[in-house]
Amino acid sequence: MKQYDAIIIGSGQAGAPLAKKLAVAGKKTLIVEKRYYGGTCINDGCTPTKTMVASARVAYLAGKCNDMGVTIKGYKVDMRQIKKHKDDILLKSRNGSLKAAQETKNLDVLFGDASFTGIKTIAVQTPKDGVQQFKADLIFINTGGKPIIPHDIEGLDGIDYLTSTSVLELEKVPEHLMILGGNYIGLEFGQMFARFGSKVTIIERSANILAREDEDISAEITKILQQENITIHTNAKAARFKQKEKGKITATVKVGDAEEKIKCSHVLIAVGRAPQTDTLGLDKTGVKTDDKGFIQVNAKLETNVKGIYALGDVKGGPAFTHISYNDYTIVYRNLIEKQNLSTRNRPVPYCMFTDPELGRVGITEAEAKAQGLNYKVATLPMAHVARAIETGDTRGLMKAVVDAKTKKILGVAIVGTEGGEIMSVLQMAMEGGITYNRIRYCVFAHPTYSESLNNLFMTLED
Ligand SMILES: Cc1cc2nc3c(=O)[nH]c(=O)nc-3n(C[C@H](O)[C@H](O)[C@H](O)COP(=O)(O)OP(=O)(O)OC[C@H]3O[C@@H](n4cnc5c(N)ncnc54)[C@H](O)[C@@H]3O)c2cc1C
Ligand SMILES: NC(=O)c1ccc[n+]([C@@H]2O[C@H](COP(=O)([O-])OP(=O)(O)OC[C@H]3O[C@@H](n4cnc5c(N)ncnc54)[C@H](O)[C@@H]3O)[C@@H](O)[C@H]2O)c1
Repeated sequence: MKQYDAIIIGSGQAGAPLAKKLAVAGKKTLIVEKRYYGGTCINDGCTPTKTMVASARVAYLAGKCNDMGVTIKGYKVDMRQIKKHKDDILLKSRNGSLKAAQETKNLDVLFGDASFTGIKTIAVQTPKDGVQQFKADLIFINTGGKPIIPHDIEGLDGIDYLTSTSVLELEKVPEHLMILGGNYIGLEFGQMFARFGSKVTIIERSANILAREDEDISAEITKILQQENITIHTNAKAARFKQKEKGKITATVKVGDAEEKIKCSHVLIAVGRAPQTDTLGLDKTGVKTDDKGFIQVNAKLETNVKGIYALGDVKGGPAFTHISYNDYTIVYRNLIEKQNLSTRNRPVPYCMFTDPELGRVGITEAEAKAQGLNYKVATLPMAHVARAIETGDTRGLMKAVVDAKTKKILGVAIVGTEGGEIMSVLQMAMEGGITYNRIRYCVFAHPTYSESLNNLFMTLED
């Protein structure tokens, strides 16, 4: 059995950079990956989806450009070219990070499926060389998540449903795409395919899409998606599926008390993600999980077994690339630089890449209310933002929740073009303790979106 100083299982957004840094710091390191180097973000998540969202925006703008005084004779969506463009970009990323890892001294990259055989020992089932055994005092689990499939829906297993991974391989635009789930994945793909030319129906079981956001934010995104002819059913449940032949699916959907039959060509399942822990053999090492299989960790990301850490989506909580990456920096700096960092109180910004985007950080108005805080809310429609008017897209709104007494910003939601960037400006203010009454009179360049933060906070009375 070969011994390493550190073993990393999974080459996600924490595992891949951690492996390199540990090796450079002099630790003999092994990283094991069962599929593609770089994990979900590069291969099935952020990179491919944001590349395709960009193609969809070009189609949207092509359809609208006459209003702006530019006439084009007509345009066509070429799904094969969109897929190729996306594949070229993700392959560059995947191959680049793999090459960098393979060229790192002290770091071995092994492709295969890893599972525990004892407390600090693993077996890797490799495609060519059978099973190999390894041990290390330090083990880092970064195995990420996979789409949840609700097998309890009658007939679902009998149809050719799509997941967020397989939908990326389509070479033809679906005629009618039904999507189960109205959160980030469902909404980003829903708008994307509507812009490529699909009829899109979204089925969300909660009372609103984006159920964790304030109702006015959810309502704004609903309005924007409906303007693009997307049908949204909330309080809705798919009860049954039947497929006559490929591309001819009938869904029976319960909307409130009524039952409706909807014919569609494709079904995308976007109802959440489950941790990849079921085949890890965690019982052999004693690492504890919660009832959904997420690995339990402390604020330093260590499991109940000393020396075994879990990073990224597999530990539950906010599932974003930047959180997984931040997990790596915490673990690395604690172990190698002997710092005392934790995940406690770190900000969790995020951005949903519909167009316009939703940029979010901090608490919502509903959370401020539930916590009994003394708060005020500032809102500004994008229709009052000079930059938005000039660029011809006034969809959305800016919203900030502030502490009435300290004047600190508690939370932000920006629905608008560059919503993620505007949110990041306010995130920096939150991190630096800059109060809203200062931002109200800050000099920002004209005409930027951020300039309108003056007006956003002018709406508050002191
Ligand atoms: C469609 C989609 C779009 C997204 N868009 C965004 C976005 O815009 N912004 C954002 O911040 N986040 C986005 N996310 C979420 C983001 O991709 C994840 O939060 C991020 O990739 C973090 O993943 P991770 O580091 O936990 O592990 P992952 O990146 O999931 O990597 C885990 C790796 O472990 C490997 N593995 C698993 N089990 C084993 C095993 N037993 N042996 C060996 N290897 C194993 C897997 O093959 C995988 O490569 C998106 C996700 C999806 C699905
Ligand atoms: N821009 C981004 O940062 C981005 C983009 C895509 C994905 N992600 C990450 O990927 C993860 C998964 O995203 P997701 O949207 O699949 O999951 P999610 O858990 O965020 O949302 C799932 C949605 O499906 C609904 N739902 C559950 N069961 C249902 C059913 N049977 N029928 C209809 N609706 C049902 C839920 O109410 C919820 O609204 C998220 O945690 C997110 O962090 C992030």
